[in-house]
Amino acid sequence: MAAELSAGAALQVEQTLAERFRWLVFPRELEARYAQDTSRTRIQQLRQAGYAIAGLINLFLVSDHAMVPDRFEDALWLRTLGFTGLTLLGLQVLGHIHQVLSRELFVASSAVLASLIHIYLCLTSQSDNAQAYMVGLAMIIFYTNVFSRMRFWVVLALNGVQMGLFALACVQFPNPHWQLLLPIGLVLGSTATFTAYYLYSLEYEDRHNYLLSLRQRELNSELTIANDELERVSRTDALTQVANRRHFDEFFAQVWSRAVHDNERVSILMLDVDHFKQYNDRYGHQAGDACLESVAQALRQSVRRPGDLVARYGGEEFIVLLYRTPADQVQAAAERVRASVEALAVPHEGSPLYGRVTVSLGVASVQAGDRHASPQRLIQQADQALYQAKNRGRNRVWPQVEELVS
Ligand SMILES: Nc1nc2c(ncn2[C@@H]2O[C@H](COP(=O)(O)OP(=O)(O)OP(=O)(O)O)[C@@H](O)[C@H]2O)c(=O)[nH]1
Repeated sequence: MAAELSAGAALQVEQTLAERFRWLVFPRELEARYAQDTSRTRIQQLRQAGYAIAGLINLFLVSDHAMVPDRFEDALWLRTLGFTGLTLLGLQVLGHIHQVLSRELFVASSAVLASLIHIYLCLTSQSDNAQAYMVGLAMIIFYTNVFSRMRFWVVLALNGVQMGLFALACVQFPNPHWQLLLPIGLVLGSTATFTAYYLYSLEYEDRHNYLLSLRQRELNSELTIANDELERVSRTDALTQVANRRHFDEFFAQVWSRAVHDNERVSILMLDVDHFKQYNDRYGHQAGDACLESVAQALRQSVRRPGDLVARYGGEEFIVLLYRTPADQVQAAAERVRASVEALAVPHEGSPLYGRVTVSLGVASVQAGDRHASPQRLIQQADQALYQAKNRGRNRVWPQVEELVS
């Protein structure tokens, strides 16, 4: 199937379904898409029909022998070598004709050829049955209409040509037997009408199903987008747009099992805004929210390596997971985060420290393969380290690098 529908095309599908398409034509863009999407199946159908018709036309040889025995030798050449040979050859070319109309005209012309051969045999035969044998055209019309599944309008035109050839042939007989030829004409006409009606219904249904499948595809893709968005929202903290606690827990569990398997280093930065209560008290809760957003943004910009994760751990507390990062670089990342928040220079007059918003960070790091290591222990260590950072004056990272590496 082709690419996704544009909004305009989706609307067109709905309109076409609502308005019906009694003339079996879609608006241009949709028609082109229909032709493209059904092209492979159509070629297959035409091929199968081609083989079937080529075989069936040879069955005429039996009736040729009975009805126009004087032309049997010609019939043999024309039907086998002529028609069958050309049809089989044409079927090889069919797959290379990309335009639907050209492809169907190609098939229609082979039906005209079959009709011409039949008419030729009747016209040139001296047999008494020659005129009656014109009824054979009904079979040709029937075969091509039913098997080839060409589009309705092409078939209608083809049948028109075949009826015209019949009429022309009738007047070519030296002594036309109208009591016979007229009913034969009626048989041909009704065969064409009924089979064309059948084709109309088939094509209508086919087009209708196609539109429904497009609509279904559109609904599915909208559903996928909505699900993706839902999934993203369920993983994201609404205020700060970093990962939420739930996503952090899931992600941490996955990273941990991978890290244990590969004995990789996993590190945690636990981070808390200093004197945030005073900030809220002084500037109000909304300003507090805006402050948390700025801190989260600074965090996102400082920790960007793929595989790392920044999350809001709760309240004014954030957590950063660093995977496969050497201990000294963990320390550097923590320091970078601290400095980036300080550099925001968000005024915090209530803070007894620096007059601006700052953060304290507790760092913990471990080789996951270590016998004593566990994810809970790592978080606990980071939490304790944060407590130390607060106790030792805030706006700092704890522990310092030497202790972290040891
Ligand atoms: N505006 C805002 N405030 C929050 C949010 N979540 C938690 N807080 C506030 O953050 C403050 C945290 O205060 P404390 O835990 O006492 O800590 P602190 O004032 O930051 O002091 P230290 O951590 O010791 O530096 C509380 O006043 C909470 O109401 C939030 O989503 N928005």
